[in-house]
Amino acid sequence: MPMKKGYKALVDEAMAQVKTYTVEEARARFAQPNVQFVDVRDVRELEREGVIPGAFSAPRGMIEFWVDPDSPYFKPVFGEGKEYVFFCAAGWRSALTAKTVQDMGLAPVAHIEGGFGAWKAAGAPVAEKVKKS
Ligand SMILES: O=S(=O)([O-])[S-]
Repeated sequence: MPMKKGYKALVDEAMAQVKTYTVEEARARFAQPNVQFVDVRDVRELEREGVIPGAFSAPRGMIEFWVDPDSPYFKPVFGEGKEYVFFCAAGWRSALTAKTVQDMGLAPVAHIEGGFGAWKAAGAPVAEKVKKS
């Protein structure tokens, strides 16, 4: 069955509407006090691939509920008035996420082209995920 709107159309639409940083542009914002990196990958990916130090882990499945102050699941990190820079593994989920939260009113937001894979390949800072005991 053909999709009414496939993943590619969704990603392209999101890309056209959100700010996309190259790894170099994102790296220039890394560890800035007014910038919060947000990792939307799931926990298994973090354990397998590593993390960007200081990034807040917000699995994509929860994002609408975590950014909305009216939600019982709101996470205060999203109320700190920072620039929120989303990333995933390769840049598709983060584009969709950035579009969704931008539509919800979170601002300013952006995402990283190529995601964690491109970040790591560029030699940018990564760390092992610390497992909860
Ligand atoms: O992380 S992803 O871009 O492969 S959806």
